[in-house]
Parts: sequence; structure tokens; C-alpha cells
Amino acid sequence: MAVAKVLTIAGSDSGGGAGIQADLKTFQELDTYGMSAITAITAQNTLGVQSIYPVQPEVLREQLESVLSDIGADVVKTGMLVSAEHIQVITEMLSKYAVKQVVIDPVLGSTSGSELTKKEAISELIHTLWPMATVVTPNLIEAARVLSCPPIETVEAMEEATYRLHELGSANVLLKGGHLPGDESVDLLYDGKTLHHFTQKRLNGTSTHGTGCTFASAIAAELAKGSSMYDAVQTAKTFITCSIKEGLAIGEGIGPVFHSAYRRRR
Ligand SMILES: Nc1ncnc2c1ncn2[C@@H]1O[C@H](COP(=O)(O)OP(=O)(O)OP(=O)(O)O)[C@@H](O)[C@H]1O
Ligand SMILES: Cc1ncc(COP(=O)(O)O)c(N)n1
Repeated sequence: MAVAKVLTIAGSDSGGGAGIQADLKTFQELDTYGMSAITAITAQNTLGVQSIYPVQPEVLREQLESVLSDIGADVVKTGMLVSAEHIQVITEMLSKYAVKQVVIDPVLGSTSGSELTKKEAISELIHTLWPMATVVTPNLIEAARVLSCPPIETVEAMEEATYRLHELGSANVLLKGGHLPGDESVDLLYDGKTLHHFTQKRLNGTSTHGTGCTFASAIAAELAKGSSMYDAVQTAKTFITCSIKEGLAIGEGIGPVFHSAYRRRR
């Protein structure tokens, strides 16, 4: 049986809501074959990130070499990148194996406030990996940090930021508005020509741990199956909206989204 293959390069979240675990669950729910290369092991739960143990860049390189030299990937998706050295390994391996589609979720920190990618690595990310992306999926905080601009708090400021982010060289920009003040969550997709708005009434669910990882992974899975960028984002939007609506009230802190909710929807 032919199957679309998706590789995530990200950190492990022991709590299972974000990172590698969220990515693999999402790939599976969308009928693709998921693989992983781990950048760091985090001890993490719904209350926050207790500790972070980066893997050596060489260990990351070996995982990528093993997977890409044998199985290959229709799409590679990245999350927590840790450091400039890890980013250098990733760009080198994506070039070596001529990976055609790359989804970059520029995870800089966790919602609970822990730094997941070092500040000094942002410039490496922007100058090397970012221009290789089929699509980048920053949230509003990440976008403001990458652009060194004031907080993005309106749809107009989001539009302006999207145009500026596109100048950094990715084929598409998907700016996520989950943190936008107001009663709508607006995401913008820009391919250098057309700007699309994906608007969703803000859901009140409090189990939102892993929304960003899950959303980017759903886009990656749909692209791997051959969808256009617009259709991939449309399906990913439905996937994340269902997952937030059915978010899980587990743990003492911010619960995870429910990755099976899209499959179980009526
Ligand atoms: N309360 C909400 N209601 C509806 N959609 C939401 C809500 N929060 C996030 N989303 C959607 O979830 C997706 C992820 O967006 P968000 O801006 O939360 O990413 P993120 O900040 O990277 O996620 P994370 O919280 O995992 O770090 C986007 O499509 C966004 O519109
Ligand atoms: C390993 C890993 N990757 C990404 C996130 C971001 O997810 P969130 O912002 O929902 O905490 C995380 N907490 N942990």
C-alpha cells in the first residue's frame, strides 16, 4: 500500500500534548506514516516544562541520516530546534537529501514560558532554514520576535507582518492568530500574491496545550498526501478546531488538545 511519509524534527514532550508526540499522533490521525528525529528530551506536563536535555547535534544528524537515506520523507516538519548547531545539521541534511517540502513551525518557547530554541539561534534560523520552507507557521509572539517589531495585536498589523515575513524567503507564510485579542481567531496565509484569511470564532476551551504543533503537523500531513497549500490549511483548521473543542481536562494545568477529535467528529 502506498502511504505518504512525514518526518518531524522536534523535541519530545513527556506529557504527550505537544512536540514529537503531538506530531506523530496527528500524522497517524490523518492517515500518513510518521517518523521522528528528536532534538531534545523535555520533562514536561500540563503545569509546564520541568527540564530540557538537548541531544548532541551529532545524535540528531544520525537520526536524520538513518531515516532520510532509507525511507525518505514527502514532507519534513520542524518544531523545537534548540540551538544554531542543531539548525546547521538540519539545513545540511535537508539539502543533502533534497527534501522537497518543508513545514517550519518556529517554536521559540512554550506557552508556559520556557525557552525551547535559544535566542542566539534565531538569526541562524532566519538566514538558513527559513528560506528553505514551503511554509512557515509562526504565532504572533514568534512573528514579532523574528521581525523585531512591537506586539502584533490587530488583523491589520498581522497583514503587515505577513508581508514582511514573506520577504524572508519562504514560499508561503501562515501567521497564526490564536493569541489575537478579541472573539475571533484569524490565521493569514500568503504565497507572495494572494492573502487568505481563515477566521474562526474563538473557542473558550482551556485545554490548548499543543495547538501550534498539532496545526503545523496537520498541514504537513495534508501536503504529503498531495493537497494544495490552501486545502492543506483548510483541513488543518478543521482538525485543530475539533481538537480544541474536545480538549482534554487532564492534569492540574493547561490540558492538551484531543488529537482524535477530528476522526471522531460527526
Ligand atoms: N481559542 C481558540 N479558538 C479557536 N482557534 C484557536 C484558539 N487558539 C488557537 N487557535 C487556532 O489554533 C492554531 C494554533 O494557533 P496558536 O496561535 O495558538 O499557535 P501557537 O501559539 O503556536 O500554539 P501553542 O499554544 O501550542 O504554542 C491556529 O489555527 C489558531 O487560529
Ligand atoms: C517539546 C515541545 N515542543 C513544543 C512545545 C510548544 O507547545 P506549547 O506552546 O503548547 O507549550 C512544547 N511545549 N514542547
